[in-house]
Amino acid sequence: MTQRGRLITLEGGEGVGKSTNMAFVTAWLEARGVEVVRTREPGGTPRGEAMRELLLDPGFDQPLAPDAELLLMFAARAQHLAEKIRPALARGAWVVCDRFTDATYAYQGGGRGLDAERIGVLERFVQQGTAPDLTLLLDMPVDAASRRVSQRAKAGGGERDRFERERDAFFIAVRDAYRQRAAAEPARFAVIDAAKPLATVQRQLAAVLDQRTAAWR
Ligand SMILES: Nc1ncnc2c1ncn2[C@@H]1O[C@H](COP(=O)(O)OP(=O)(O)O)[C@@H](O)[C@H]1O
Ligand SMILES: Cc1cn([C@H]2C[C@H](O)[C@@H](COP(=O)(O)OP(=O)(O)O)O2)c(=O)[nH]c1=O
Repeated sequence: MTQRGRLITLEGGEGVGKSTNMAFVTAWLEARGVEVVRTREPGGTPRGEAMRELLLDPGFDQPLAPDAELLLMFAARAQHLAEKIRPALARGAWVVCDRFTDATYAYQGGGRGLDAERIGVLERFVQQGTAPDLTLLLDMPVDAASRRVSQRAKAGGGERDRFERERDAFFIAVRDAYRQRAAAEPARFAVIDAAKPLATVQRQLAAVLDQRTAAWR
């Protein structure tokens, strides 16, 4: 299937502002006449959302085996690509996705310690060349991001999911893995300083979108 649209992904640890800035990114693109499909991972389709519940549910006695976690992430992604992402790209829409495979390298690779080579095997198998054109990495120190998550929970964000229950060392490893990926692929990644006030973060996002997407519009 020929790809005509663009795939833009939003990445970063917990509480860095991905959900908050999703609306800003999609509105910015729509204001420039682009058809936008907004979605997220794990999830994005009814079956993928069911897999997401299984992945985030903290209510089992036994831990989820890291390989099972990895395979479920890619199972949800395979459904997402088939049902939603590839059809949208084929008709020329731009897909903006809250997390994608960089999250797998960061969480299952950096956080859980799984070998990046094995993740790469699944990435090639599932994606068959479909990959983000631009990745916006919202980056900030883990302690400040955790404070935001705590405040969100107090404001009614519900109980902590299976990932949000991890310790700081896990999230520091996640952040390091994200930053290493961004450094290795500077043409695809844009690193945004997410610790700044929201208006400043959105100024950075607008500048990056303007610069990186001009040739595609
Ligand atoms: N730049 C910012 N400055 C201060 N608080 C922010 C900022 N961006 C987001 N927040 C707040 O931090 C919390 C986490 O943001 P959220 O968008 O839910 O993060 P994520 O989706 O990355 O986990 C929310 O309560 C949100 O209102
Ligand atoms: C897409 C993806 C997400 N995840 C994790 C990261 C998040 O903790 C969780 C759900 O994502 P999400 O709801 O986007 O997290 P947030 O709390 O920041 O809004 O799934 C992985 O571990 N691997 C992956 O490949």
